[in-house]
Amino acid sequence: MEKALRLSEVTINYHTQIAVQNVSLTVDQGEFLVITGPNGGGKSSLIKAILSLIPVTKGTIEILGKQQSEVKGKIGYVPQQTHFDHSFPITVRDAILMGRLPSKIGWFYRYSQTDHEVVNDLLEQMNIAGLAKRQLNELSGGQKQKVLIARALSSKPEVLILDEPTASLDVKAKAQIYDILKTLSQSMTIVMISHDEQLIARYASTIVFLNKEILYKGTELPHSPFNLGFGLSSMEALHEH
Ligand SMILES: Nc1ncnc2c1ncn2[C@@H]1O[C@H](COP(=O)(O)OP(=O)(O)OP(=O)(O)O)[C@@H](O)[C@H]1O
Repeated sequence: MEKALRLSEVTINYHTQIAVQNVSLTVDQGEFLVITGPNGGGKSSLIKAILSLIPVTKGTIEILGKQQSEVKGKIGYVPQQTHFDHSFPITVRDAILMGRLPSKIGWFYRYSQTDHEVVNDLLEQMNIAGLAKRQLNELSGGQKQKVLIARALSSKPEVLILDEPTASLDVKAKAQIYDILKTLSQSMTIVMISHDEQLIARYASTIVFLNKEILYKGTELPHSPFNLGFGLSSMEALHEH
């Protein structure tokens, strides 16, 4: 089976600033990979490069055994909520429908019956059918996150990439997002940036600590020999339980 992702010796620079250095990483299909690490460690840069939003300075990225340009639509992306324009007036249904838009469209695009059916299914699946006509900017953080996940799923991707999906959510909303991620992980590859130790401990099949380079890759939260300089004492406390 093709790897979901294959990163070979990827380096990402912003002018003279090195954000990611010589990262090689493969992700199997069906894996639930969490990338964690200190602020400024290059996590967002790495996923932006996977999504072709920024170029790599060196190295290559393959998705499902193909070049990135050949797999548009096979990758869904849930951005950090803070990067989302909350003032933009749009209903929940339209926000999800927009995820169905092909990458190249003319001036007029008419959504098909299938587009509407896919959106209806996702509204049900995320348990937000009752919110379909509401404005996105009126919703709670947890509700908004469900809409962003539905939107990312609307192109029927095989790989879902999420940037801190539980950051700044309350306990109840976090639990709902955990459940959604657990269900999704049974049918797709998930790559997620997160500092949420509970989420990492419960669901990650592989954990990568990134600080420009990969400092750790494994299936368990690491113990102290790794000088990761990031939340280690709380990680250890969690690990002992
Ligand atoms: N557009 C940019 N221009 C210049 N430098 C950038 C740009 N984006 C990120 N950087 C730098 O690249 C490095 C890695 O940043 P990046 O946002 O990828 O880290 P991160 O691990 O996602 O951080 P955080 O956890 O704080 O979101 C940092 O030193 C950052 O200042």
